[in-house]
Amino acid sequence: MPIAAVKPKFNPKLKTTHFAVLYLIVLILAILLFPVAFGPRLFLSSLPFASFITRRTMSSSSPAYSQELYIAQLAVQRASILTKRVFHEKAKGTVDKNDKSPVTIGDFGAQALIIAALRHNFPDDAIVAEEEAAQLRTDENLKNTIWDLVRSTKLDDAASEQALGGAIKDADEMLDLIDRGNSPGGNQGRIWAIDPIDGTKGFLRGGQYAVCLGLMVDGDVKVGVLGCPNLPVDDKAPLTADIGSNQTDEGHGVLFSAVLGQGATSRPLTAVASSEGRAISMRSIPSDSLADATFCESVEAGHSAHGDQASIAQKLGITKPSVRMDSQAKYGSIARGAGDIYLRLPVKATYQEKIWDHAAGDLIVREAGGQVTDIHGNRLDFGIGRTLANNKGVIAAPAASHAKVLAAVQEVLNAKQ
Ligand SMILES: Nc1ncnc2c1ncn2[C@@H]1O[C@H](COP(=O)(O)OS(=O)(=O)O)[C@@H](OP(=O)(O)O)[C@H]1O
Ligand SMILES: [Mg+2]
Ligand SMILES: [Mg+2]
Ligand SMILES: [Mg+2]
Repeated sequence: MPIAAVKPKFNPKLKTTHFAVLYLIVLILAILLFPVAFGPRLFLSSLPFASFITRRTMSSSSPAYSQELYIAQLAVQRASILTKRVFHEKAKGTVDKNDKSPVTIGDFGAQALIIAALRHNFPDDAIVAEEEAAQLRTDENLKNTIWDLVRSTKLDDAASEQALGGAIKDADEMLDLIDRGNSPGGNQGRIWAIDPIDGTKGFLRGGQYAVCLGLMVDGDVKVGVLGCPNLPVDDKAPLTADIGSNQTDEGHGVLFSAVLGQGATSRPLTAVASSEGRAISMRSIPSDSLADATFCESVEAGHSAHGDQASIAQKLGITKPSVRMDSQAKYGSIARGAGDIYLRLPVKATYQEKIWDHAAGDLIVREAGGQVTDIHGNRLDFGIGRTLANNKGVIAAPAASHAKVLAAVQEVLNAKQ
């Protein structure tokens, strides 16, 4: 039979085309079904700029307040860079406030950068911040010095800088941002509390200071972040009084964070955004063996009653001298077990503690296994305005020994009356 007369059973060219079409269909189906099968996070993580996209878009499946924590950590990191630049590069530009306490170009600049980041990410949130721009509006030189710092301070990582909203437009916008921290506070809705430099006197001395940011929702602190540029990175480093050192930056700079119900962490202040923090916890010291405890207090005798605090320590059988350090670095230090107790007994009956001096530290200590109350044993009430008007003094201690510390505080104070 002639070959041409045989009818081929199939056309090989046609078969190749069929396979190609089938292959394409399977490929398209696989791409479409991949996110369903393996979860949207895994799918997005395969794309460029993955970490940025997942953080921005997947908050519904993330732990509560993960986006707020992420932005707060970046904002504190960026503001801390500014404060370090002020310390190393600039005259501090100290001005006296009405209450005679100092404020520097670092305080104003750090506040502007943090508020810019919050306004970009959470435009509807209220903000209570320590500083205001009034003095800068009448002092062109001061304003321009701060603007120069603010516009040139950025995070190294471009995606993180982008997440904070990038640059502020001009010096006038910077002033307006600083004044956005004028909320009266209260117990309704979302309110951020900012202390751009806590322990300004410590900062000026080259000692401890902290960049502090907390988020309150209906008066309850949900997120707390503390940047402590002069504390050792090492959580195990012994607690030493650091009231004006000539230390190098090497091995220093720590970022403490906490979210209500999710524990507390620390990580190097220079760590990249995606790095996980190390879980921290207070030392557990049984209440009957406080002799070995370390207690810390303010450097400034005008901020807490050193004499009363010494009597309390003596009553508790504490043998070591107190460690004096400025700022909320005290809260961070006891939260990671470097110290044990923080006493802040009032010097003047009329002084009202400010919410920005305590919001982040209060949460970080409680999430690390501590308890924080005033001298009457009441929890700090962040929901009544810009001050802790319902409280007097602060006592922070491991939960198991707080009652014993509180009893000693009350004995000493009652004996004075
Ligand atoms: N009279 C009085 N009593 C209690 N607290 C006061 C008082 N005056 C000021 N302040 C606030 O103290 C903040 C400084 O924190 P510390 O006291 O922990 O640091 S220090 O060691 O005393 O420098 C300090 O915070 P910054 O102004 O941010 O440094 C003040 O808000
Ligand atoms: Mg101040
Ligand atoms: Mg302060
Ligand atoms: Mg301050």
